[in-house]
Amino acid sequence: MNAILPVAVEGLAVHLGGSRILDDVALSVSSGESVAFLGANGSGKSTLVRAILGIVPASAGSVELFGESVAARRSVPWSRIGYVPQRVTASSGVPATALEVVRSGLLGRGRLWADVGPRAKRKALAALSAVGLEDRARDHVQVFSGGQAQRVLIARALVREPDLLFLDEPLAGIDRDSRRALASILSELRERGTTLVTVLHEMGELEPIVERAVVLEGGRVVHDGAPPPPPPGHDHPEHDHVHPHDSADWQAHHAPTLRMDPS
Ligand SMILES: Nc1ncnc2c1ncn2[C@@H]1O[C@H](COP(=O)(O)OP(=O)(O)OP(=O)(O)O)[C@@H](O)[C@H]1O
Repeated sequence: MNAILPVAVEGLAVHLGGSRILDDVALSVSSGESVAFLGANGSGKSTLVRAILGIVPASAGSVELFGESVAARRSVPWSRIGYVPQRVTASSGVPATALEVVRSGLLGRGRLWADVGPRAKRKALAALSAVGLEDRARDHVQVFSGGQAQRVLIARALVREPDLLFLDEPLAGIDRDSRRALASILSELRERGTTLVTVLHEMGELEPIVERAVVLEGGRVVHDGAPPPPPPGHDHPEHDHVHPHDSADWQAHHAPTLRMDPS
């Protein structure tokens, strides 16, 4: 019997603004895999993630998430899926605390069991703790640094306890400690069996957790397999010697359990 794949894409084409952005993309992601989408600027990585999630329409081909067609949105088990979009501000000018932003991750269409009240708050605080921001829960995200805002968005995805997590350029514009902290979080998620799909320019600090690379060029898949070696003279000495769990200070006292269910 075939196991249900978290992601199955066949013959996918996407046209936007009159241009062909993706062409004949086929790939699948198995349960527990950690896959990176790599490629130059404009090669179509973000569009691929957005098409997989049904945010942009396919002009040909099919996408299934956990065996359900994304075109039939209601059948997809969205509660099992988390998405951290390419860096955006955590709110759009509306004052919101970190706790509120993370709690918003528990809302959603079709979540009849949507968490409300103290239980939701406990879960949101646990997710903030997992990204090292529990003590900033009541601060407005507008005052957060780029790296901290990024962590809030990651907490908003984690609070759903996703089985499948998409992250678009999570390393962009954040400092080395935050990058290492993120590597630690993702490494722990991997150990728990979460399926990870990460859009990256280069693997950097996430190299240890990427087991497979899908490389895009001009909207087509040109490689799907072992991650390419780092470019010459770019041997990332800092993570040759530092295990992600040993890095950033806040990890030491937050070394958190990523279990969000307080019960
Ligand atoms: N809504 C849109 N309308 C028209 N063209 C678009 C749209 N969205 C993306 N594109 C184009 O599609 C191409 C691929 O964009 P995409 O953001 O997927 O690339 P990417 O590989 O993620 O790039 P980057 O690494 O710079 O984020 C680009 O040429 C972009 O300009």
